[in-house]
Amino acid sequence: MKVLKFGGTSVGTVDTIKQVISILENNLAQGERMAVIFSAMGGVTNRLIEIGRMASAGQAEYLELLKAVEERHFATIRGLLNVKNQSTTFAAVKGLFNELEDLLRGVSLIRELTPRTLDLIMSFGERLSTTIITEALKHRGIATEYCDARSLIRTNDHFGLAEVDFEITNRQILEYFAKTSALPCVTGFVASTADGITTTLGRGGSDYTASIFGAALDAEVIEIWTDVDGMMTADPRKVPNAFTIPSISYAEAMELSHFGAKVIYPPSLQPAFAKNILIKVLNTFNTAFEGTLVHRSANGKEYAITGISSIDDVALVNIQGSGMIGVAGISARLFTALSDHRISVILISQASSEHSICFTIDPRNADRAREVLQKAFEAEIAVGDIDSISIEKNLSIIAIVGEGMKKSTGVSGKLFSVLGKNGINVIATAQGSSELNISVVLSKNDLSKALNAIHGVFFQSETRSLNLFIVGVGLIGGTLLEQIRNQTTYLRDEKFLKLNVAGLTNTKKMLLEPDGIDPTRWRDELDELGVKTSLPAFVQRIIELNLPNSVFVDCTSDKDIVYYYGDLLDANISVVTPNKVANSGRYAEYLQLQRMALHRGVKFLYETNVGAGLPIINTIQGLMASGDKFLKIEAILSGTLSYIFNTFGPGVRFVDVVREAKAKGYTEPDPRDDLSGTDVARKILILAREVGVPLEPEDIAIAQLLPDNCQQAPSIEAFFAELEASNDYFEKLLTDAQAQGEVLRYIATLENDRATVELRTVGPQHPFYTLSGSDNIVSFTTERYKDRPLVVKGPGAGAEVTASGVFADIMSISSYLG
Ligand SMILES: NC(=O)C1=CN([C@@H]2O[C@H](COP(=O)(O)OP(=O)(O)OC[C@H]3O[C@@H](n4cnc5c(N)ncnc54)[C@H](O)[C@@H]3O)[C@@H](O)[C@H]2O)C=CC1
Ligand SMILES: N[C@@H](CC=O)C(=O)O
Ligand code: NA
Repeated sequence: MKVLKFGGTSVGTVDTIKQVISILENNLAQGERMAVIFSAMGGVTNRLIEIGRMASAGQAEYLELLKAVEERHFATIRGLLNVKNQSTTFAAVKGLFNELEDLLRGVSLIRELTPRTLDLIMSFGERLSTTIITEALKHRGIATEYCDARSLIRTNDHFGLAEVDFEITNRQILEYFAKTSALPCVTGFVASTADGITTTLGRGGSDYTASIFGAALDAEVIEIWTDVDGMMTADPRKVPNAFTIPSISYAEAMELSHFGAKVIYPPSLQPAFAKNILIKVLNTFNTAFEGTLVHRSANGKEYAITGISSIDDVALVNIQGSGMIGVAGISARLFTALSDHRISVILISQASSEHSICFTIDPRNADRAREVLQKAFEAEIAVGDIDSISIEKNLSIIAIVGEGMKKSTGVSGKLFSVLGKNGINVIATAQGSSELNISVVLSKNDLSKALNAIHGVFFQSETRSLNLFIVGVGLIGGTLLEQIRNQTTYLRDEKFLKLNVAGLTNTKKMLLEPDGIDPTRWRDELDELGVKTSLPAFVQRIIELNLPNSVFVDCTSDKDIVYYYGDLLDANISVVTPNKVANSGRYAEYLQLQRMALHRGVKFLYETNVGAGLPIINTIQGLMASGDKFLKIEAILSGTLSYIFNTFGPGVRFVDVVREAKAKGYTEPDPRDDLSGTDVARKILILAREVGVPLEPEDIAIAQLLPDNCQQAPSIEAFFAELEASNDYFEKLLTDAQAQGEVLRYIATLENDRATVELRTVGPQHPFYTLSGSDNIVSFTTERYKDRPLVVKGPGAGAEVTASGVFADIMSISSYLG
């Protein structure tokens, strides 16, 4: 025996009913003995309530609404049955509507809608839908029988939420089934008293009917057919990565539904659970879906938690005072007062200091709760034992639920850590000793971000997203986007990671797209959908969007953009950048950014500030963290100058080599920054700061490399013209060096807290003699690397190596966020 229940959307239209019929036919073909429970057509119950209220208020327009409901049912008959088969069904349905119209006329005359009458009005919804479907099944040759549950389910007269008399009900159901061999089509939701007065079963009504029938008949399974793929790990409208839970325990389903998951209403399934009957939640519109199994107890689980649920809108009441400490009975009085006024409490938390108790309620009850409590504790407030009753609104609750967290460690650690890393403030928290649920209260503004971030860490094998906001899509930014595009599949399949480009801007246009900009079409999308760039607006929007796992990637050389870093870090958004401006300004600013990132628990990463993708900053930070002391740094830190001195030779013009370096993407956007020594000075300044020497920009002694005419060129083109005019100067530098068997090297040194940058010549013995291409080389002499320095060497400029260094920083944030 199997009991099936089809909800309002499943019987909502002609097409969906046809789908229901085909599901039933498949089952019948397998010889299953069944009972089928139907809800009213989707939306009809609410409409009937509205019509009843209008009638009782004397609003004659209720008749028009009633006509529309009637027409919807007539149209359903026309859509389901051949013309020649329609008349009996029309007659039956018309009969029901006549009855309903008489009833409503009575209501409108006496201007009163009692709960008893409302139950009768509502019962028409199920009676109508079930009548039509029964007829449609009959005309398909299926032996079926309309079964009005009012004749089988016996209740008391608590109208609207009647209580079932199981003894009589079970007996009546068994007697009925003993007599019939046809397929019973049962009206959900409705029942009746001993006097035959119609009642309804309250919230989750038709599920309850299915459960009552299933339990009475000892069914092997109860199938709840709905319009979604079973119960999901989170609300898919809020968490796009949510997926179906294959199996859940009854207790877990209870917890999730308490916190808003509305697929089933577990209390209504209690009779079936008491008899250990399996429940399957299935999708009428996706019959291939295998369903969520709801068991009495949890089976082996893949994940530490089963699902995440939330209540969007709650108010937090906090009552505190020194007079509460050690006084018995305060909480009893508190909750009695609330219950006397029918104010339901959702979550309670009290710290062991007993200095305060806080709890959450529906915000619509907030003002009433304050009045009630002020009255209940009038005496304590008057003498100052209770000093305040505060109410905070615009809050939400998130609950993680799962039997898997019982007696297992690390679940709450993971929850609070992901919230912390995303800068989400937890206002209150509660965990029941059943260890089935941990709830946190947080700002409503953080709800979506928190849900997605929590989902990401607990359901690891699903794809997590890192939201990137990229400013500047020139050489490095553009190459980064290309690398992201090329790695999409690898990251998805191997790392379960999506790098979601949620924002992009160049100097002309900006585009914010939380669902992601296609990295294969970003140029077109930015061009077509972008709006005029405004960096303040862009940053402001990023902060407002409040997406989880957000990373701001600055790929410009903009001098002012650094002012936004502070705001971004302060809003818990990590910053990754190859732009050296922030770290090479005033020391106080550098320090402030470092501190801000640390304080906020987010990352500020800039490995590519020095030596592009070469691991230079990370190496220093590792040595510093482990307590090494830096004695000396000697380095070639300019890819451009390295390339120039590795390429410039007899028969080659200096200016052409500089142009080549620019074309190869080694130079700064303004190559004067490279040749003036500024770029190298900024880099050694950054390294000095990283090793704990708090230098300012003016502390770096730069020995000028260029003749004055080049150094002072007012524009990039003028600069190239001056370089061309000064070829003899550069040739002489070269030939002088060669005459001594040496090569030209632009070397930065940090020693005894002093930093210098100068052009030197070095001979074959010097470790910097053999370099090629755009190589950088950094030699660290430390207490641990004293006799032989630690050397990092390799290409230190260029689009690919720089973008991949930025990429690596982004990946390290992804690992940090977990
Ligand atoms: N090229 C290289 O090998 C390396 C470069 N870097 C750094 O990478 C950064 C980018 O360099 P490239 O890509 O080579 O320069 P680029 O000039 O090709 O790209 C920078 C882009 O940023 C845009 N931009 C500037 N200010 C902007 C603003 N306020 N809003 C929006 N867009 C803006 C520019 O229009 C340009 O398209 C620079 O800070 C550079 O120092 C760091 C290491 C190596
Ligand atoms: N222009 C720079 C690029 C890296 O920072 C260089 O030439 O090294
Ligand atoms: Na680097």
